[in-house]
Amino acid sequence: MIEVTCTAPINIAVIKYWGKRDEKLILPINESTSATLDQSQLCAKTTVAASPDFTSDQMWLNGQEQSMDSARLQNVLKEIRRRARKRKSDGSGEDRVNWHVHICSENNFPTAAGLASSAAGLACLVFSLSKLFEVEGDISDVARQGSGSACRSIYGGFVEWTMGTEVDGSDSRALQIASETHWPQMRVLILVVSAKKKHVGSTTGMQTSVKTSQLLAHRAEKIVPERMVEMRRAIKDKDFQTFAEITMKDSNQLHACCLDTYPPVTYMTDTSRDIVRLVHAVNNHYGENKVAYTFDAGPNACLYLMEDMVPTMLGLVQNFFPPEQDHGEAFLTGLPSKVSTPSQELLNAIPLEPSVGAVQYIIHTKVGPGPQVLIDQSESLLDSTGQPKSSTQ
Ligand SMILES: Nc1ncnc2c1ncn2[C@@H]1O[C@H](COP(=O)(O)OP(=O)(O)OP(=O)(O)O)[C@@H](O)[C@H]1O
Ligand SMILES: C[C@@](O)(CCOP(=O)(O)OP(=O)(O)O)CC(=O)O
Repeated sequence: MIEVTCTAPINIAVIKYWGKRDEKLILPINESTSATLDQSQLCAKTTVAASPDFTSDQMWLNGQEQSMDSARLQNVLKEIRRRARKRKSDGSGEDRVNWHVHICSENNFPTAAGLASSAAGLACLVFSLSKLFEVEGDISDVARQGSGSACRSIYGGFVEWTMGTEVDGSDSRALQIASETHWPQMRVLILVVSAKKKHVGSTTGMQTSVKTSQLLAHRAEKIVPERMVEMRRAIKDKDFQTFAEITMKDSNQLHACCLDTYPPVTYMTDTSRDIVRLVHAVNNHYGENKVAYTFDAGPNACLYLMEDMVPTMLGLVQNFFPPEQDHGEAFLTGLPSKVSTPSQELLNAIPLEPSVGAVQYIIHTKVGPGPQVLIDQSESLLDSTGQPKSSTQ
């Protein structure tokens, strides 16, 4: 049996991907930009093994066996095996490529809750398979075929997903525009409003949007191309004013397109909208952008801000969205930070009433590197026979 264990990060887009021009190859209607987040707080971990003794391909996610029937999974496996065979055209180790695989994965955060688990999960799977079968070169186009946003999780730091023009999708890839060390003051607060599975998944939501929203067509054609250029410059120059403005406007536009979808798709809740008001009131109070919000296909807020603003924002979140009295788990997780008590002047500037329990918990994290191989054999999720070490089935 050969095996490898890897971890991969989530990424949160600041210019959003919403809509495909090719459903099978997962080719987007517009380019997008994201930051990859540190794996100490949020990551997928996957062990892949291959053996001549395995009788079928099998997969376990968070301890439960999953069907391997998904077309996306099959496409990813097929493409990695094709590349491995091509590389081993001298015949060395070619038989291994034909062995069945066992895949075991777990996320250290809620799956399918709008926290980009599919991005981390599929990036981790493709990265692990590429290591197992010694596939070299860029694999972001393979990850893209697992889940669009997964292609951006193949790289650390700030990443763009290029649309490409080829019909086979070969030039629709992710590309790092700045490494994780480029903007060291950048911090991220994820305000978990709900960790429940969402009603309409991204895949279905964006399909309906492409079919029905004229606003989305206009966004893809006219607005995103300009924003991509501006955003690239803002990141390179560490210009937080522009970075924050584009991030917030782009999130708002994604959700406007969702509302323009027929029938409409809504992901943001009253709490999400209260967070938007809080952020604008803070920025207004300081007379400049101190913090930026962005929302994916769910109610959870992701806030980008500089390190020196973290204690203030944590204090404000605790003030306006305090945890329930009997809140068992830690309200603040991830990187440690001071929490400042907001001044009365700042509190007076915010037009909100406290809403107990509206935010379940906060994850404090930062921009981080791409997928990693774990050398320590004890990290493996599979036992020596290729079965999950812990499983509920
Ligand atoms: N570690 C993993 N390994 C393999 N597949 C995974 C993993 N984690 C999640 N997935 C796949 O992704 C699916 C969840 O994707 P979904 O898009 O519904 O949620 P999400 O990624 O949390 O949200 P969003 O993409 O909108 O931010 C799971 O049902 C599973 O198929
Ligand atoms: C709102 C988003 O998070 C949408 C993510 O969509 P997915 O990558 O989950 O969709 P599929 O390609 O169908 O798997 C925006 C983004 O991450 O850019």
